[in-house]
Amino acid sequence: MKSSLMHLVPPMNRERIISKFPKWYTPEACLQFKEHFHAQVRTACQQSTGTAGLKISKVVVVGDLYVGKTSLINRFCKDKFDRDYKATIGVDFETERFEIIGMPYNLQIWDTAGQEKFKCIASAYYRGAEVIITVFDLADIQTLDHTKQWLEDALRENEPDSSFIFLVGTKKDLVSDAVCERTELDAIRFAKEMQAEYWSVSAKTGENVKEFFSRVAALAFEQSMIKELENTLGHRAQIGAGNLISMWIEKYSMEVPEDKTQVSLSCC
Ligand SMILES: Nc1nc2c(ncn2[C@@H]2O[C@H](COP(=O)(O)OP(=O)(O)OP(=O)(O)O)[C@@H](O)[C@H]2O)c(=O)[nH]1
Ligand SMILES: [Mg+2]
Repeated sequence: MKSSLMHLVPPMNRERIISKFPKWYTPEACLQFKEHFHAQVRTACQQSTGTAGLKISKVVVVGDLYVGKTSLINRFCKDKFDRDYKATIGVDFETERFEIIGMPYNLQIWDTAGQEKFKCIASAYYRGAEVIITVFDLADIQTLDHTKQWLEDALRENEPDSSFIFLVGTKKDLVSDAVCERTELDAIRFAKEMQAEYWSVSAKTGENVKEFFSRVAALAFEQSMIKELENTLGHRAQIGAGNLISMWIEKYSMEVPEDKTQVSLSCC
């Protein structure tokens, strides 16, 4: 039964297979500078028998109406772009499959309505977001000003420090390089204040769209693996720029010499 069901699962899109940690857009507003998955996460993935259950992270996309939230999601999930505007009513979601360092992983991407009259419906879905993507239109600077309010609303429904935050400028194809660079300076300042990672993209041309979602997936995947290790195991260790996680170092120090363990824990 199990093997016959396996045939019903479509093959993994090669573009969704991530083996190296995807890079940031700009070092000026970037959540993490790491270039590799954390050593313990890699080890845990190599040792996984595949019976641990499918991991899934919730991503919520917010921002003013017409900024291009739906178009961004559709470009990534369906590789489609529609020039006609069809307002999102309430919410919608897409599930996108990945394989990250050998582990199956899903992003559940929630598209919310920017129109004021649908805001109360959409905000009911903000809870439990591992990733919040705040979107503005590079060709309409006012929409950047509103991103802080959108983020505040989304954060209110979530535990403090429980979500990765991204600030995304869309419609890059509509602005000149000079305008884009100027707007990015403002956007990067906003991103720093919001503790967000910044990206400029175009749903029309597809520029940076795959790279952006790969980055989202890798960061969310690694975070969920770290949380899982923290829950199943017990010992405290420090990773990267001050993130405290719990891990059972004894388990790994059986396989890795002690000095190497120290190096791997501080390398990412
Ligand atoms: N040129 C260009 N147009 C875009 C791009 N992204 C979106 N658009 C257009 O902008 C309009 C609004 O896009 P949507 O994706 O529907 O906007 P939205 O943010 O989902 O709007 P709501 O659902 O009302 O919140 C549509 O006409 C799109 O075709 C882009 O990257 N480039
Ligand atoms: Mg929409």
